[in-house]
Amino acid sequence: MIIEYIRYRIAEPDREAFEAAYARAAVPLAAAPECVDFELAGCAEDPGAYILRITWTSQKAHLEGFRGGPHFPGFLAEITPYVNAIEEMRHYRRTPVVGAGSAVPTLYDWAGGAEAFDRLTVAFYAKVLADDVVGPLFAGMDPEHPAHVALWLAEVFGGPNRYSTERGGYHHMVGQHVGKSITEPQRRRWINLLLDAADEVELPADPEFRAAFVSYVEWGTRLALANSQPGARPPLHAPMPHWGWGVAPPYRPAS
Ligand code: HEM
Repeated sequence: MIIEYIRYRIAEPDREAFEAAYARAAVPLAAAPECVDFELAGCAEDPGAYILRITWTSQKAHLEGFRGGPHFPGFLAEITPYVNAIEEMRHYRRTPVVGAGSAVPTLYDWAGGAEAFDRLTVAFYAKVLADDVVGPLFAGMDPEHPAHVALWLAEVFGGPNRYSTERGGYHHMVGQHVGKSITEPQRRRWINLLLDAADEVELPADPEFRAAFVSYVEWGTRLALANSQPGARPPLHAPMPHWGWGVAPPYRPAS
């Protein structure tokens, strides 16, 4: 991927029309398969300064694919009046320095931290052990199992990396499912019991949290089932999954 920055200087009377032109140009830009994402920002301290950032799949994809493709004419038609206002138009390579801030809480924090995941797994495995469909799979369960799975879930949802440092991480977890021959009814029951436990211990019930939570559980249980089948050879070394809010970050009414 490559990032193109285009800096503009727009005189005061033209700014409204400039932003409106880019709102229209955004339509063909968004339709271009060479474009990953884009953002036009106006300078708060210097209102005439604008920066357009476009992430392209590659420099070649931009210069040859997009410029030679069907979406370019419509894009160009909107922005042509502002070409003379360009102060810089260059491609920048990415560096490893990238990250997200903490303005949005992790699912771990939103759930209530380590104590919430402990409460959840204690309630959950009590139900599991008493259940006729999944119970037999856990007949020889280590009494520390709920605490271990709590560490796993906490780490996946953005908490401390204790499962990785204290329990062997992904490698250990995946080995626990190998050969278990989990069936689809057992997978579905596992989910149902976990969601019952989430209600029982009063994990946050807001739609955004529960949607993200269920999304992980749906993903993870499908992998667990596949990895547990006879002859399955899951990768034994893979990165720890990290789950976030997805497309629906937490709803926080404006104060
Ligand atoms: C999101 C889905 C799942 C996650 C995150 C998960 C997590 C884990 C973890 C972390 C362990 C190892 C715990 C340790 O370090 O001691 C484990 C073990 C195990 N899991 Fe899962 N699991 C999932 C789905 C399932 C499903 C669907 C089943 C069966 C219906 C299942 C059955 C088992 C069993 C039987 C063990 C071994 C328990 C023991 O004997 O101590 N898991 N799981």
